[in-house]
Amino acid sequence: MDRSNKPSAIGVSGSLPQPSVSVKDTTIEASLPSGESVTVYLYGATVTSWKANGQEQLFLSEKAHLDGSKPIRGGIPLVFPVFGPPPQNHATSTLPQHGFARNSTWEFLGKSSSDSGPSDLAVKLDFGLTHNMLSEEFRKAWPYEFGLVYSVTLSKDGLATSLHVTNEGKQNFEFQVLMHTYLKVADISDIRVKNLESKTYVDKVRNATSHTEASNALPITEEVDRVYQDLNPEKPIVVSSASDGKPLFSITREALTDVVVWNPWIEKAKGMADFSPDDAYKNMICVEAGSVSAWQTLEAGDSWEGGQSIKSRL
Ligand SMILES: O=P(O)(O)OC[C@H]1O[C@@H](O)[C@H](O)[C@@H](O)[C@@H]1O
Repeated sequence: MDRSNKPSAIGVSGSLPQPSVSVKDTTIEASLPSGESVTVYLYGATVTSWKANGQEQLFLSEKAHLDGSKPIRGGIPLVFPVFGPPPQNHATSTLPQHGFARNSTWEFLGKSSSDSGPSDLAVKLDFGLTHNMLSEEFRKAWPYEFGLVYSVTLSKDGLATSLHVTNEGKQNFEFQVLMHTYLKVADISDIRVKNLESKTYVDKVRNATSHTEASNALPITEEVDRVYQDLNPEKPIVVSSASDGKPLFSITREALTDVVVWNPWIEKAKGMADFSPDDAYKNMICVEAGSVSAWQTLEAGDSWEGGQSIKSRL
């Protein structure tokens, strides 16, 4: 029977263009119809490229190892369950620097997209890592039953990364976490890092001594390796241009109250075999959102979630 008020079929031309996701052997790439894109290696679930406003936003060393033989130098390596060299007499003591997440192969769990309108079209890629996916060496070094789900969300607005940690075992465990983001900049001498003023930081270049940040617009003029603590995650860390005062990046966080600011400068850059070219320290600044100045304790069955959201060239 014909309905007099039958709705007309929605033509193909009326549907919104959708994000595209391509799953390859070692990488997942996603892009939005508006041109933004992201590439994630299964090795480390490392984001190696984020393009927005027609430009690459992340620094990736020309000599970064992309074959799973070494953590990737650039992009966003994920640090878990320990930041830096592990302390002695701790459950993480025999793990490598920055833990095992960045040097383990993750599983792609799938994509989801929200399409409530062309302006807030977003695509989310989920990656998983569990105890039984680790190498034997890492399983022995950190014998806890855990589940990690790392989500990378690309929108027109920016890039968000978040980590969900679950304790699937019977024992409590402690962890630290950090999103080691290498931001690409045209000229480090033009960069200022804002919203760190009056915050306490541990200066790893000065024997891990504690200081209070005096600058409201921190220039980078030498090796910098600082752990800023107790920040309000909602207050963005802004990387701006000194010449015109314009913000280049703005980073807000959830449940991540520490921020590491790192630039290896001349000698350290030369000393890293996978850092290239030697003077590329001029084209990067790491602003790393994390929870690293203390340990998060996760009781059996519990879970924790934290993340960052980066906007570029606001
Ligand atoms: O060379 P890696 O292990 O990738 O670490 C790079 C840097 O990572 C930073 O997060 C640390 O604060 C630095 O001390 C460290 O040098």
